[in-house]
Amino acid sequence: MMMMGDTFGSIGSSIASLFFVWATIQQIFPNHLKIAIKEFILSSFQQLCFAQRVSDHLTNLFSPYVEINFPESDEYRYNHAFSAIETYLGSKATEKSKLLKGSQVKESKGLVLKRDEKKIRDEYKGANVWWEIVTPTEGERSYKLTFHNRARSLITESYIQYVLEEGKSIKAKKKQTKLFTNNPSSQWVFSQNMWRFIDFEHPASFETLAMDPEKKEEIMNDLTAFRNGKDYYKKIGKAWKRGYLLYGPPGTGKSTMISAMANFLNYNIYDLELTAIKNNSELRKLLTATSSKSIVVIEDIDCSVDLTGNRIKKDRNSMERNRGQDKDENSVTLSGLLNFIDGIWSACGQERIVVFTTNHLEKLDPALIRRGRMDMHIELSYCTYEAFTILAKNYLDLDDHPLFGKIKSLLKETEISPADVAENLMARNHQVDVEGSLNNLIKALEKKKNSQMSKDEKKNNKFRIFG
Ligand SMILES: Nc1ncnc2c1ncn2[C@@H]1O[C@H](COP(=O)(O)OP(=O)(O)OP(=O)(O)O)[C@@H](O)[C@H]1O
Ligand SMILES: [Mg+2]
Repeated sequence: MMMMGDTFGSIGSSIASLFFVWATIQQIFPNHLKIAIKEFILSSFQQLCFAQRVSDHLTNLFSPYVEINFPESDEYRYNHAFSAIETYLGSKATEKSKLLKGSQVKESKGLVLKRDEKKIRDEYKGANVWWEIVTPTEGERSYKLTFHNRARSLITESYIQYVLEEGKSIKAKKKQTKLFTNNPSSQWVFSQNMWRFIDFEHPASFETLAMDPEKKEEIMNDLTAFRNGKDYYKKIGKAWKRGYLLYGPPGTGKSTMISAMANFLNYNIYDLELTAIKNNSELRKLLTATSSKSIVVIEDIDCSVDLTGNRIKKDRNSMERNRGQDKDENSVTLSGLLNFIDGIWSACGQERIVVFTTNHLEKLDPALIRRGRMDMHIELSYCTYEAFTILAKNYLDLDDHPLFGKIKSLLKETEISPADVAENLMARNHQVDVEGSLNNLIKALEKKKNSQMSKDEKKNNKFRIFG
């Protein structure tokens, strides 16, 4: 490197001297001598350039350093290695760097600090490497990696792979998750415009989700195992997908759990509105257009036309025969959905989760929810005391209170959804009033208990009359 710098320096000073000599010659010598001298200078210059090329060649030949370039695009296609390197270098020790650049690309996001240096040194298993961003005035940018020849195999066989994987994983963590909703097919333009999306900014997390802590832990472990399961799924020869069925009464946290899942995994959500889909072929197109690392959600599947209920019971025999074939061309059918989960789904997508929610588990066709299709059935139940303590912590920042005992015994006898509990604990006009909120909850619980008791009494009387 030093050698190259010296050579360029000497060429610069040689050219300057040549110009000085030429100016002197112009003034002193007659024309024919000037021409002879000019030819002599030109031929010397050509020789010098040739010498320079030879010198460069020799420098490269004997330099102990190796260079690799990563251009921004390769034959008109974006080079993903470039962006992975950019992310990796951007994250490299911002705290150590003294030259930083601050930007806020979105008002809702914090200030982002990035290194603002052209050359960055990195170290890998004892070997030093230098990264440099090359930005020519014309043409594309590239990252230049320089390292000593003795570390050649370490860098080419392991370091570069490490940088690319790190870059991709940092990017995935920082990714802004999106919430997609399907457009009616009248708005589709060829294969475009099938989904519209907004940034997904729901604050739900497993931490704030009120449910049995052991169950919560089990779900989180299951999701983590799924996310890290690439090799496992490959080994067992199964598509990398997982199905969750969330069931329970209204207001028990099914939709909230989907948001918590998306935030936990950093996956996009595709909220599939089945009623806006005309037939199985549209369903197929929509699903093949979803990306990996995503959660496809069908809410209230029991209310989705043609999938459940009496019609299915009526048609079950013919359905058994026709499963796998899309007989009905004018509606979304159970067979279409099963095909998607088992067939097309497996072929077109990797790292995807499908979530169905329902208030009425008993209404669903067993074929839809059998294990293997819906791998985990999760019940979201009425509020238990454990769930209440999580809500009390979320809403009132409270770990314990003398009124907790009374609430505990009322919760044992009353069916109340976490949504109703949360409503009572919510601060009025942003003023937290612990006693007031807990008393409101007690009143609501007592009211519910009484109405449930009178309902039970009415039922018993009916049985007595008809019994
Ligand atoms: N388990 C829970 N933990 C924390 N908050 C909850 C829980 N369940 C309900 N909530 C609160 O109640 C609101 C409604 O809950 P959510 O929409 O998740 O219920 P759901 O089970 O999807 O109901 P539905 O069956 O009507 O769709 C949420 O915005 C949340 O604030
Ligand atoms: Mg819901």
